[in-house]
Amino acid sequence: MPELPWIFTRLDLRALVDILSVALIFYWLLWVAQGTRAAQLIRGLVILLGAVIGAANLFQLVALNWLLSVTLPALIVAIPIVFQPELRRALERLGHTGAWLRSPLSTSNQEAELSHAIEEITRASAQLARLRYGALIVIERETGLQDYADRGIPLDATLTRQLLINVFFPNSPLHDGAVIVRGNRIIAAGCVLPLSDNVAIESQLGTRHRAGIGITEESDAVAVIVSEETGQISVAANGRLYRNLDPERLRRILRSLLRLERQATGMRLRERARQRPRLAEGGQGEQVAEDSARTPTQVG
Ligand SMILES: Nc1ncnc2c1ncn2[C@@H]1O[C@H](COP(=O)(O)OP(=O)(O)OP(=O)(O)O)[C@@H](O)[C@H]1O
Repeated sequence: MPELPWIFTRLDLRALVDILSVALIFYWLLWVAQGTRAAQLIRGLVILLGAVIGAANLFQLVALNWLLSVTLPALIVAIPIVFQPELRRALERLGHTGAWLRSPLSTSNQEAELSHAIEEITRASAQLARLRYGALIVIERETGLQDYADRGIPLDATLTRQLLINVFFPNSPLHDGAVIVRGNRIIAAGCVLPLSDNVAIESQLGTRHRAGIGITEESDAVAVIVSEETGQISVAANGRLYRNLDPERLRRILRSLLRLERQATGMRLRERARQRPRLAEGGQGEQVAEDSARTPTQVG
């Protein structure tokens, strides 16, 4: 029998767990970075380092090797600074234990509120798009957006589509800036958001879209953007833009991004399981419609 390469002779369970952990960390980091500014930076960094390290070793370039040995430690310090928003988002996602700790009652209340908010935002966006009123609606999730709300005009009003349309009515005192939604309430309007400096964003997209993407780079919020110029509806989440949505797709994307689709499907399945014995007794079968929890496709 041929002898195994030496590396396999040292492979035990502990080494496998070790390799798997490192692979999972890299997979998670790349997943978080995917489609964001960080992905381009990582690609650029890998190409640059690959070329420089390759050239230095291949041609035994002493000065380049010295430069590498001096700059690499500095690069390790620089990485958390350069990737600060992505790392913060990744750690925040990791720390979102709130959903597991909430009581079922408060969860179902929040779900009802969120469902109502999605419906109102969808209908308002459709109408705003028809009227060609520009709009920027930010839905707060786990990351608090109070800082941004404090810099806007406080409202604390029940979220209704009529109010949203009123806010974004051209030349109204509140139409400039973003509306921030928490649960089923509009907490503030006229909020100034951070602009994304992602170079991959199409140049014809202006500051409204950049602000919508920017806030989702800084937090786990979801932003709905209605273009004044084209009447197109877009959604930004995790630094990505999903463009040219019709109301039905907007509703689905929001439900999917805000995790309602999966919860709703889960609730329907649980309900179905509870009903099954009764249905079997009656000899009647009932089909429970299940929406597919499609992940939105990235367009921008
Ligand atoms: N930092 C910001 N935070 C919140 N809203 C902003 C910010 N910057 C700009 N806006 C909003 O965007 C509007 C300007 O939009 P602009 O035309 O530059 O962007 P756009 O992405 O091309 O949108 P549209 O397609 O609607 O024209 C401003 O009037 C303001 O309401």
